[in-house]
Amino acid sequence: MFVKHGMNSGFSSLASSAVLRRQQFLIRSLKGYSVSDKIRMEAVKCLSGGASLEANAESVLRTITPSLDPTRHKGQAGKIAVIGGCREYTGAPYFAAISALKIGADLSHVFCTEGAATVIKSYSPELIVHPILEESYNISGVNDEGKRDISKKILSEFDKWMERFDCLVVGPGLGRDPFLLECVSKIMTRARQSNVPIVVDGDGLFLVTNSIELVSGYRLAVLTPNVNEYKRLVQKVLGCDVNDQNTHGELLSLSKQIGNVTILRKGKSDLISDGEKVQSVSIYGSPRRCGGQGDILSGSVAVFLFWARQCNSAAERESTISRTNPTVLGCIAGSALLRKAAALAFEHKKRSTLTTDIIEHLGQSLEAISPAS
Ligand SMILES: NC(=O)C1=CN([C@@H]2O[C@H](COP(=O)(O)OP(=O)(O)OC[C@H]3O[C@@H](n4cnc5c(N)ncnc54)[C@H](OP(=O)(O)O)[C@@H]3O)[C@@H](O)[C@H]2O)[C@@H](O)CC1
Ligand SMILES: Nc1ncnc2c1ncn2[C@@H]1O[C@H](COP(=O)(O)OP(=O)(O)OP(=O)(O)O)[C@@H](O)[C@H]1O
Ligand SMILES: [Mg+2]
Repeated sequence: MFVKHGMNSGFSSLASSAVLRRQQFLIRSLKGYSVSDKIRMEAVKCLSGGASLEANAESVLRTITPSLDPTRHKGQAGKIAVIGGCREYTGAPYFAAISALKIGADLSHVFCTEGAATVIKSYSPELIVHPILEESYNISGVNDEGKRDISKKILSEFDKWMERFDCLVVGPGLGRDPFLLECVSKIMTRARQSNVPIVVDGDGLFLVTNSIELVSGYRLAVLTPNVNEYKRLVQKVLGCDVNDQNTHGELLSLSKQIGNVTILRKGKSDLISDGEKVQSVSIYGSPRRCGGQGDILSGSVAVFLFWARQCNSAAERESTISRTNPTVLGCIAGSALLRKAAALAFEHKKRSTLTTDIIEHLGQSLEAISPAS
């Protein structure tokens, strides 16, 4: 379907259900017409069924990924902290934390319960694991005053580290224990006071959906809901069921309703919005839907978000990218790299592709786009 020059008024009637991924093709096809840039983008916007645009993910990855500069010291490439890991889950926090390192962060910490800490430490010596969180079953005999003291102690333990982190990832394998979640909500409030970016995933979304004030209006917050988590978020915040006939309008409203936090709605295409516009990443990854891929994503977004913020101070940002919110850039980069690594892993492992296989392909996938040397 081609758009003829000057058919401004016709664009809206053309707003068909063109698949997002054809946007790049449409932009190229418009090159044959003397259509101004602005009109061209309007055409693409209308033709793609809404105000969204397939992100130029490779360009974003190339722009925000720092070179391995020999003058930099340990820590400058990023210090990430994952808050998650409990009696039920130890894989998720590991996946998020190790993915951050594999992409290029220098240090990756995990704050979890004591039981989970022993297990996660056994997975990898690369991670710095802090056994500071507590679950109700472990302090059932303690009275309210004692619980308040424990909560204070957890907070002061975390406070010692807070300022050093470039981004937190709250939620992978966090579980839903009320006492633990109450402590984590206090940690999130502290992080917000210190202007530390927060990627909220997994059970962190369970917490935030029930206490939306924890992130509302915090522009350095990123929510990464899967299908279930997104459904719960829309029901709670917008008071309605998910409407797949208006995916972009709904995402824009949801972000605005939560004070323009950035939301990465995971799915066949990942949709990303900070309430200004919707961008999508539709790069084909793999048909495997094994558990843990969302954890890779949350750890990756944390690193890329930090790198995108660093880019602000560097002249190398391309003009189109410099106008984009670093939290949005972090989501585009994280989503694209995960998909590329998943495609590479699937090439080798097919039906038996696991999250650990995808993690092993993160470095190679980033190297192909932004060579280290
Ligand atoms: N290897 C690992 O360690 C991995 C660990 N993972 C970690 O698992 C956590 C949950 O993540 P997930 O993706 O299963 O959450 P999701 O799609 O909302 O739920 C699916 C269904 O299950 C149910 N449900 C979930 N938790 C429940 C609970 N505590 N108690 C009761 N019901 C619960 C849920 O019920 P509902 O919320 O609808 O009431 C929904 O119907 C999260 O922290 C994630 O990081 C994953 O990342 C994968 C790899
Ligand atoms: N239907 C799909 N087709 C292609 N890719 C998908 C599809 N659904 C999700 N993805 C990709 O997989 C990634 C993880 O999405 P998923 O919905 O599995 O997250 P999750 O449930 O939070 O994962 P986890 O098991 O780690 O909690 C997404 O970022 C997206 O890139
Ligand atoms: Mg998840």
